[in-house]
Amino acid sequence: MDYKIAVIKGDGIGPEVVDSALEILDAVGAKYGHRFHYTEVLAGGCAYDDCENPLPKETLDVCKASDAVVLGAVGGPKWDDLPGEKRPEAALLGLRKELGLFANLRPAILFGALKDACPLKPEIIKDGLDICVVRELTGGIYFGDRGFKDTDMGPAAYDIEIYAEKEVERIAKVAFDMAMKREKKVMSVDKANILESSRLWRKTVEKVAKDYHEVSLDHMYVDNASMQLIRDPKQFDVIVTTNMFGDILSDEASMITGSIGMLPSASLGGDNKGMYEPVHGSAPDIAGQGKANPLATILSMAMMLKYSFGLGEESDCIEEAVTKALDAGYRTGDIANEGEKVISTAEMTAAVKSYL
Ligand SMILES: NC(=O)c1ccc[n+]([C@@H]2O[C@H](COP(=O)([O-])OP(=O)(O)OC[C@H]3O[C@@H](n4cnc5c(N)ncnc54)[C@H](O)[C@@H]3O)[C@@H](O)[C@H]2O)c1
Ligand SMILES: CC(C)[C@H](C(=O)O)[C@@H](O)C(=O)O
Ligand SMILES: [Mg+2]
Repeated sequence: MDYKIAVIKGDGIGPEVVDSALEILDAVGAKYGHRFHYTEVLAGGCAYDDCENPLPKETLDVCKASDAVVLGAVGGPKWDDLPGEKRPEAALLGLRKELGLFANLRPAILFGALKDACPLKPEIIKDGLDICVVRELTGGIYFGDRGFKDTDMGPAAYDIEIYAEKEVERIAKVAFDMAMKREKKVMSVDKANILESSRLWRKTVEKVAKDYHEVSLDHMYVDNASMQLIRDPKQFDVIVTTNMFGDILSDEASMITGSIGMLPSASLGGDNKGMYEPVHGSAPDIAGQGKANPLATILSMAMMLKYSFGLGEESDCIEEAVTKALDAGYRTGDIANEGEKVISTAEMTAAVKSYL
C-alpha cells in the first residue's frame, strides 16, 4: 500500500530523531512492500525564522491532506522571548486543535534490558512496568481564555482551565476502550478537591464508566498520583487525565522507562489521521551533537503503523527490533549506566535497523 505522511522535523534534535525514524520506516516499508511518501513541511521555530509564522497555512493543508503526521519537536531558547502566538509551541497546539487530535496516548513501558537505567528500586520493577497515560489534548488550561489585567497586586496574567462534558466523555471513552485491551483498570487523575472543572471531570468519567462494567475505575488527586507513580507504579494500568496534568505526569512516567528519550506518543482524533511524536522536546542542550536517543521517535512510528494504518505486524516488527537492540546492549547516553559504551543517534538507528 501507499501512505502519505506529512513530516515536520522541527527544531533542536527534532530533525535528528525524525531522520532516524524515517530510516526505520523505509526499512519496514521495503520489508513488507509498503511505500511511504513524505512531504516535509515547516512548523515551530524554523517556520518562524522562515516566514514569521510558526504554523504556516501550507503546513496545515499538507497535514490535513496526509494519512498521518510525524513530528520531531519544536521550540528552543532562540524563540523564548516571542509573544505567545508566535512561539514555536503555539504551532504544536495549533496542529493538535486543527487536526482534532483530542486523545494523546503516551505508553510508558520499561524494556527488560533497561531495568538498570530505571531509578526505581529493583523490587518495584522486577516484573516490568507498563502504564498508558491517556492525556486530553485539545482542551483545559491550554485552550481556555487567557489574558492580562490590572489587579491590586499589580499587573496580572491568567489562563483559565475549562472542560465541557462532551470533551471529558470522549477522552474517558478512549481510556476505557484502551483499558479493555489491557488490565481493565482506569485511574482518573484530577484535582477535584479544589477545581470545579475537575469535579465535572470526575462526575463525567463516572458516567462513562457505567458502560464499561468489566473495567475498574478509581480516582486520584494529581499531587498524590505524582507521588504514587514513584512509590508504587504497578498500581496503574491506564491513567486518564487533563491536558496539563497529563503533560506533567507523562514526563514523570517516562523516568520509570529509564529516560524521556524512550517515550513515544500518538495523538488521535475521530478519524484515522493521527500525529506521532516523541514525548520529549527539542533538547537544545544536546542538539546537533548526534547524542539524541531516537527510540522514542522510532517507537512513535510503531504506533503510527498500528493506529493510523492498521499494520499490526509491521508495528510489532519495530518494537521487537528495538527490544533486540537494547537486549544486545546498544545504549545512547541517556540510557547508559556508568561503564557502558555510549553510541550515537546514527549508531542506534543502524542497530535497530539490523534487527528488523
Ligand atoms: N513536542 C514538542 O515539540 C516539545 C515537547 C517538550 C518540550 N518542547 C520544547 O522543547 C524545548 C526544550 O524543553 P525542555 O528542555 O524542557 O525539555 P526536553 O524534553 O527538550 O529536554 C529535557 C531533558 O531531556 C533530555 N532529552 C530530551 N530528549 C532526549 C532524547 N531523545 N535523548 C536524550 N536526551 C533527551 C534533554 O537533553 C534535556 O536534558 C522547549 O522550547 C520546550 O517548549 C517541545
Ligand atoms: C511543548 C509543549 C507545548 C508540549 C505540551 O505541553 O503539550 C510538550 O510539553 C508535550 O508534552 O508535548
Ligand atoms: Mg511535555
